[in-house]
Amino acid sequence: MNNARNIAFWVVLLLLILALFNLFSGGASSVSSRSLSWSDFIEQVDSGRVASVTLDGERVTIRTKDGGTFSTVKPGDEQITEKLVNKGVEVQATPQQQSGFMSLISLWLPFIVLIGVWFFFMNRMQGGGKGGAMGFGKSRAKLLTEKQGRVTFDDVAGIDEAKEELEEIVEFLRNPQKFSRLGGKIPKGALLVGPPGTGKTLLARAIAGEAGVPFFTISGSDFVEMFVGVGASRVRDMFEQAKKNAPCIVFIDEIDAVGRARGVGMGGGNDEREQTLNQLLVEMDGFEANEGVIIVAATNRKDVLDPALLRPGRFDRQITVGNPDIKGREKILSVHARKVPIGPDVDLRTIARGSPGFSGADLANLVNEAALTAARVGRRFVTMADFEHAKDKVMMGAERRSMVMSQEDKEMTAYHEAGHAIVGIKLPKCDPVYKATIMPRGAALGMVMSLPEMDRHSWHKDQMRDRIAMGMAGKAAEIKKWGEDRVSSGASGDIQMVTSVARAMVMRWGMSDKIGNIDYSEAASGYDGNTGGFSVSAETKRLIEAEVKAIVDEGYAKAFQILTEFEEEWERLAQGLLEYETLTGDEIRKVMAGEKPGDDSDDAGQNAESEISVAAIPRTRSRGPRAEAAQAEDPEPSAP
Ligand SMILES: Nc1ncnc2c1ncn2[C@@H]1O[C@H](COP(=O)(O)OP(=O)(O)OP(=O)(O)O)[C@@H](O)[C@H]1O
Ligand SMILES: [Zn+2]
Repeated sequence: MNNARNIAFWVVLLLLILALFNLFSGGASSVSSRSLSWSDFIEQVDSGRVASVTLDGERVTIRTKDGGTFSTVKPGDEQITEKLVNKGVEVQATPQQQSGFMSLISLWLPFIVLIGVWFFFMNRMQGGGKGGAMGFGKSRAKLLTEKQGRVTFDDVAGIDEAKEELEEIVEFLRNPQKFSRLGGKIPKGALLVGPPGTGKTLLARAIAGEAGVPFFTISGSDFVEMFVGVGASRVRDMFEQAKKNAPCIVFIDEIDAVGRARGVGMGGGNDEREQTLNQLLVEMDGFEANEGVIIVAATNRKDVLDPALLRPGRFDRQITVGNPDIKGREKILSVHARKVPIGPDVDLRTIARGSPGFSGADLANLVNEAALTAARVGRRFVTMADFEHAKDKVMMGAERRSMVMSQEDKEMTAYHEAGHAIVGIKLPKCDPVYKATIMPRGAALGMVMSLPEMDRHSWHKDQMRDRIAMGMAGKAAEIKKWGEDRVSSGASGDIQMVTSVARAMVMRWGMSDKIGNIDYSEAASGYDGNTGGFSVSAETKRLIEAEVKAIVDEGYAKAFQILTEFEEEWERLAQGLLEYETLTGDEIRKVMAGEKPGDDSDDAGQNAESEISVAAIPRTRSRGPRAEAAQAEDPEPSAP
């Protein structure tokens, strides 16, 4: 289609040029004429046989009385015109010109450019040549058919919670009538949130595969076009197409490309993108949930999305797809290992253990690399050594990501987190520990530990003290195990939390005898609107600081003491974390007692903190993986 158009364009252009070239450079010379020497020409003139002469610069065209046409070139003879006139020859002259071709160009260039531009835009508007002559705003949604390979939930491993949540949508697509008859409300849209390569696209395809419905895929960036209005009409078209094929799944990858919050763009916003987004919102409101079209969108930046997209009736179902834990990794490996011949010595569990922080895509890549390595040396199946080799390769590629931890980091995190857990368990006033993990995550829970939350819970002094001790346990553990010099920045989140609790105790809640029941928090923050100019003396400030520090120091000392007293259990727990990465409360107790944890730790709380964790991304990113891992664990014991 496109090609035919292009060829037609060039043919037309070529013909045009040829025609015009002929017209201009043509004239006299195009009439077949014999050439004549100048002296012969003069002789002809003298003998009176010449009827007319046309002068075109140096070219002279002669028409004789008997109808012949000749041409010659004029030497610098200036008197010739006079002579011809005297002889009664009709003399014509054409204006002096550059060569025919040059004149053609200078005359016709603007038109040619115009025509070219017109053709160019016609082509662009075609939208990749899909559908129809004037396919201006045709959506670019691609229909993936069974031929491209049916994907089912069996192909997606290690993200069971996400699968479970999507099960309902599959049910609905299989039998829409059943649901609408019961008046059940089915979400119109589901938003898959998670880091790259965690299988979001795969999951969306699996929904369609499981339900046996068509699957349309489009990328958010396909909507963003240079012409205002094109994106919006593409959205309209996409929904039309989807409705015709209902029940079906429409998958919008990278929805953040269109779905960014409106009015925050540079230079006063982006009209085209906003129009497109508005159209998307309108369309999502416009169709009924029971029409059988489910929009699944994916993003790894939920924080930049326009809040309007997340309102009920649009993408009201949000599913976090995280990086897999050790068991998830083993399952993903086995899914991909099905496709290659695996040698008898390969232990997928060991590989899974050695690849912390790998995403599903990394693991798929790992299996592929291993197979390539084996093929390169001419083996007929893939051995453990091939996997080891491939792992290094993939890891080196993946190292830039904050997700992948070195063995050293992993160990330090294990002892750090085990420290928190032990102290949390041993201190009577701490809430029960229900999970510990050293799984690095793109997002962390740490930010839940804010003061307002504590206010609401109405904590008591002894609880606070124990909480601070538990908070300091991570750093105490690092120091106890590796000494002062090796302590990492991973405790920064803990320190932040501990400081704000201790401050509040002293400055707001009257929990320090030396400071008493005076609220210094507003004065200290420089705000005196309500205290009527009340300010804190330098002496009181010093006192407050000393008190805050004393409370934190006391907590640290308590943590250190508990770690010393229960060193063996702490050690066992740290080793257990290194092996299993994620342990539930019961498992923690088992591991501390030296038993093996049961095998039901499956996916412990993998997606439990979806909401909070996303909100916390911006503040934890800069601290690196260690901090994130530490953070992820911290607040849970206090937030049942
Ligand atoms: N949970 C998983 N189970 C099995 N394979 C997986 C899983 N996650 C990822 N993969 C593999 O990684 C490939 C890439 O995953 P996919 O494109 O679905 O990730 P994504 O989350 O959509 O990534 P992106 O955000 O970069 O688009 C898949 O085709 C699959 O081979
Ligand atoms: Zn910590």
